[in-house]
Amino acid sequence: MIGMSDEDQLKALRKRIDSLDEKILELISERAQCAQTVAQVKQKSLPAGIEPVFYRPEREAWVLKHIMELNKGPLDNEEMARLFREIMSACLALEQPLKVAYLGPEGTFTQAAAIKHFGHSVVSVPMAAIDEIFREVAAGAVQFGVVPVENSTEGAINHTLDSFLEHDMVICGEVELRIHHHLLVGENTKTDKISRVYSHAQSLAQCRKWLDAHYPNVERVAVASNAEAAKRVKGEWNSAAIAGDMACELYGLSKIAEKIEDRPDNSTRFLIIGSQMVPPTGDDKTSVIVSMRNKPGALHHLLQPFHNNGVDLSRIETRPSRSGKWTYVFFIDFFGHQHDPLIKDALEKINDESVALKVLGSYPKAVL
Ligand SMILES: C=C(O[C@@H]1C=C(C(=O)O)C=C[C@H]1O)C(=O)O
Repeated sequence: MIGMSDEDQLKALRKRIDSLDEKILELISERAQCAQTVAQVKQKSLPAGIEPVFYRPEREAWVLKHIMELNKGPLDNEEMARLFREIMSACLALEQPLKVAYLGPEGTFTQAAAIKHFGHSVVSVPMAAIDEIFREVAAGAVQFGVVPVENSTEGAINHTLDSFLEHDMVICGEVELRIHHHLLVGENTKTDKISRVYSHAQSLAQCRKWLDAHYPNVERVAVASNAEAAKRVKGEWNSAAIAGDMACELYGLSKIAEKIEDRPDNSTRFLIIGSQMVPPTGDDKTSVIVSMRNKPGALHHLLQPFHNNGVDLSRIETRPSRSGKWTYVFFIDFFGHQHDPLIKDALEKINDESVALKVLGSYPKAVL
């Protein structure tokens, strides 16, 4: 391109981009046709009236990982995987439009998690409470639900853990989301006149030190979600909301302070709940609930089989069981799939020792 004017160089490069786009278009269409044929094959082998399982989280995890392994740049792996996430989302929607319930209203981090996991081609349905998401999935009104389960700053989301005790639900995926909170106001609020700040209790807690330092005398009001907080301040005078980017955009608010979470690595883990068990991918996690008799050494007995079989635990959470005073249930997450022989063996031993053991599911470790 030596000797070419800038203008000519741009023209030539854009011509090349146009022709690459045409090829990409053709390839994406060919991929989509393949997915349509996959749908026919999935349907073919089943008796009439039985709905096939179109969504295959284990396959999607593999596709994303494969792309990240092959990627040579200049786009980084996550960026490339996000693009492929959307292509797969659109392909899957051709096979079957998925409906996913999340903790609403629109603009919550849970909605952001749903889109991060399934892509934009799913129909996402807001629910008012965590329990409603479980019920909606159990009733078959949606195929999947997305619920928050733990935050790196504030710990377990107890509503979610308790809902697992009440509903038979299979965990078929996890999503991790970096949580950035901003202080948001509507157009009627002057930044020096803020007398009240709304947010979800978890978000207020995640920004506690920042609020103490910058707005020590401002009233903190906990509401059902940070999207709800954003919605409220839109029409209110002299109040601010703590919420994320999606809620900020959705309600047309302005940011008066960005990334105000006390810990820069603040992140939340979400679970995908549904009714289908997921086959192994080689890089999986498993979640179980175990209830133990309250006798000395109970926890030690419970953990011993994991230790003996070299199973790597990633989380253990205790909740009071609802069925008897002073009995406890443990929520345990570990690496590996329930079909792995060593894990199967550990679970059998734990089953013998415990009052009850329930495997909530094995699922691919979050790829993105
Ligand atoms: C095409 C398939 O169906 C769905 C779409 C996928 C894709 O677009 O790559 C992957 C897994 C499934 O969720 C498949 O099962 O291979």
